[in-house]
Amino acid sequence: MLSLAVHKLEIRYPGLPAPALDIPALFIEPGTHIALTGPSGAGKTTFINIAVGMERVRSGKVEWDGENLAAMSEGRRDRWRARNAGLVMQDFHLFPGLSALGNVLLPQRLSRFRLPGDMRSRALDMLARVGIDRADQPVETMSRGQMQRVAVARALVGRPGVIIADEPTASLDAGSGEAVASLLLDLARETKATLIVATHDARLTGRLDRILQLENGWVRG
Ligand SMILES: Nc1ncnc2c1ncn2[C@@H]1O[C@H](COP(=O)(O)OP(=O)(O)OP(=O)(O)O)[C@@H](O)[C@H]1O
Repeated sequence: MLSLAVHKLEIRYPGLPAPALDIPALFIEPGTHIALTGPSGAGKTTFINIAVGMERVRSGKVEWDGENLAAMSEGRRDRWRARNAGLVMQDFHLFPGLSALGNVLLPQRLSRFRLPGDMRSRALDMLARVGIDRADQPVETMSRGQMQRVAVARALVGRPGVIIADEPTASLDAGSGEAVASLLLDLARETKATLIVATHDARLTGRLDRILQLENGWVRG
């Protein structure tokens, strides 16, 4: 579990008169479960991209347990992300042509010199945990709810210190959404990960510890 400290963060885009993000100070306690909410265009996706080092910060600090992503090169940020962050993105980012198991193992293969001996069995356990019993099924033949669960298994198999999910229940029916939300919360609690979830889903925000409300790049809560 990791803490996040943000100082004097300002993100501007060409053509946008006000900053897309303007956060003087923000601290997230390690192990907290955070909901990131706000209307369309408020800066949620920008915040997520910045928090996991996918976008460069030119002004301010973004420190996870004292490691400042803003001071790192792109390569170091990529390595930091591979070691520390589990991502569940809105459109899953799964690789067609690979099985569920292949998808769960792929980031582990890419980020390590050699796959730990128990990683395959951990991946199979994690897939069983999220309710995927055909680990060899090609992902492109799966339903959206199943794909979402594979994405959750992939994000969590490396036991990351922080889990970040962008609208993880959007595009799922109520039952599948509820199941994915419960899984994320249970697994984050078990692995003691810090969890940040961008969501409009009131059933999900109600189950998290703290709500960060974004409004025109400003954060409240
Ligand atoms: N690469 C970019 N270039 C220019 N403007 C951008 C860029 N990325 C984001 N923006 C702008 O920054 C603002 C914040 O966008 P962001 O995608 O973070 O909002 P959001 O809260 O995630 O919205 P949504 O809920 O609709 O996904 C918007 O006005 C958007 O148009």
